[in-house]
Amino acid sequence: MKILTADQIKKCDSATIENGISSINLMEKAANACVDWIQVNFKQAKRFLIFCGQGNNGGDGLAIARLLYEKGFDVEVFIEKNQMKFSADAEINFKRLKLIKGIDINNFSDVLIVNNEKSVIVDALFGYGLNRELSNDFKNLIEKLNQIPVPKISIDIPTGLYADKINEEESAIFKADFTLTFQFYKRSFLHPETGKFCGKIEVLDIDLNSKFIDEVKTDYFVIDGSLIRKIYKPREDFSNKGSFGKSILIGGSYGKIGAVLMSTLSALRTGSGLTFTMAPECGNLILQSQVPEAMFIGVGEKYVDDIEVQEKAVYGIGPGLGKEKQTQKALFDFLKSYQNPMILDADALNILAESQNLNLIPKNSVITPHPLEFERLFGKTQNSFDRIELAKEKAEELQIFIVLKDHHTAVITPERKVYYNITGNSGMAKGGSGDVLTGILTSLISQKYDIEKACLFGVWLHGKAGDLAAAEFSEESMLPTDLINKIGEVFQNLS
Ligand SMILES: NC(=O)C1=CN([C@@H]2O[C@H](COP(=O)(O)OP(=O)(O)OC[C@H]3O[C@@H](n4cnc5c(N)ncnc54)[C@H](O)[C@@H]3O)[C@@H](O)[C@H]2O)[C@@H](O)CC1
Ligand SMILES: Nc1ncnc2c1ncn2[C@@H]1O[C@H](COP(=O)(O)OP(=O)(O)O)[C@@H](O)[C@H]1O
Ligand SMILES: [K+]
Repeated sequence: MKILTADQIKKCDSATIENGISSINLMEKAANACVDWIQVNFKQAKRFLIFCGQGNNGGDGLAIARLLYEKGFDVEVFIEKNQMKFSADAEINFKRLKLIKGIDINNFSDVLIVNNEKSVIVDALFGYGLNRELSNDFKNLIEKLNQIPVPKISIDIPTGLYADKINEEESAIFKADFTLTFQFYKRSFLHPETGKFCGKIEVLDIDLNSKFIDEVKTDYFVIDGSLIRKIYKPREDFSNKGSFGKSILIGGSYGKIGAVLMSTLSALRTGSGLTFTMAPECGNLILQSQVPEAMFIGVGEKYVDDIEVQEKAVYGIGPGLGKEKQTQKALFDFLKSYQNPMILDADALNILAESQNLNLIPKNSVITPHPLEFERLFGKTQNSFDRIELAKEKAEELQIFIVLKDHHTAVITPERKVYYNITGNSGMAKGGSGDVLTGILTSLISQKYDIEKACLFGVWLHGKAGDLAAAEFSEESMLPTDLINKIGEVFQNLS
């Protein structure tokens, strides 16, 4: 799914209106989509307190108020009565609303004397039209609303957030439990500093102009199920183990054998035909007994001191590797003699960061840093939006894929495209989850998935398996090894 800027969404709305539907009917459609969702998800609610601005986001709120009232809910509307300069469509909806006797229209300042029991607050103050920080009056209102302990729904965007950039300050942003957004994810939903205000996101389809959406140029995308279904390649019947590639996982050191073990197991569970673990001898017994399907290649006693070059293999290097001098030398010697794309993670990245010898990374390789590893490699940035911009520069300069791990992991391609992943959960915030991803990516690339597609499929699959593990064991209790055991279920659901 494409992600558009506020400007592009406005153009998309206009293209939709030019091609048939009137703007007031489009607003009605948007409002109906919200009300349909609210009816299903807030059956028990008694009363909706709907806060409406003066632009089209407010217009949505006024229409939602009328439609909810018609469905039998109690509704109270809050507006700025002293300064009514509605947009054309909001004005029409305000007039329609005034004809209904049962809806109280209050001033923003009346909010404290409202009976809030069994109420739901709906925020339709500002949407993607926000183009400057809020005035103090709005800041005060939002701070007040944020304190009221009732469920909160934002229409299109939590008020105070921009669609596509970071705020100067976080103090005055509506804190939603649910955001009902139209047609597209907005970039701000996907970054930690801003996304935490959105709650659960529901993307409602309001049939915006598909030709415009197909043709509009953007660098930003969300990885969704339909994209994955196009990428996924079912296994051929007429095949053998040689058909599904050779994955070599390199890592482990005394006390950190589990990391490379989990990568190995993940590579197998993702379908690798032949799987090897290159690790120090101290891991031999553990690996052979825990993962008998994998072959062990001993390289060193307590840490990796050599890396063997093998033909026609895909290497995933780093989990549990450590940074011993000999290990560093082994990595550099290997990178100097081997030029095929590989996956570099964890300590392999930390070693490279310390040497700043990033040009040794073969073209089209995949690196999988978490934000701190990214900073070690490429330097500090002010915020996560700037981090993505720096990642775009570096992916292009080094001609590599950067899988920037986070709550919404981003895959950044050498062509500067950015794909955000929306599967996964905080149960994955445990040591070991990253090692699993390295195994998955190594396995997909060894099975000859195109590298960009492998990255998109890999991060999605990793998160999806994490979601299944959380559903069974809870986010608190699920382990990275539970996630590995759910990879199969994700494939079953795909085929
Ligand atoms: N026909 C359409 O264009 C549709 C628009 N929709 C709704 O319309 C919204 C966008 O509407 P608008 O473009 O009217 O914008 P908003 O309703 O988000 O904002 C209203 C206006 O407020 C002004 N403003 C911006 N920042 C401000 C600030 N800090 N303090 C005071 N005023 C400020 C701007 O001039 C802006 O246009 C979407 O988020 C969505 O909810 C939906 O109804 C779907 C169809
Ligand atoms: N809160 C979260 N929501 C979704 N995914 C998460 C969350 N926390 C961690 N993850 C995922 O778990 C993995 C953690 O990787 P990393 O930090 O390298 O851990 P490790 O120490 O196991 O290598 C990443 O793929 C990341 O996207
Ligand atoms: K809003």
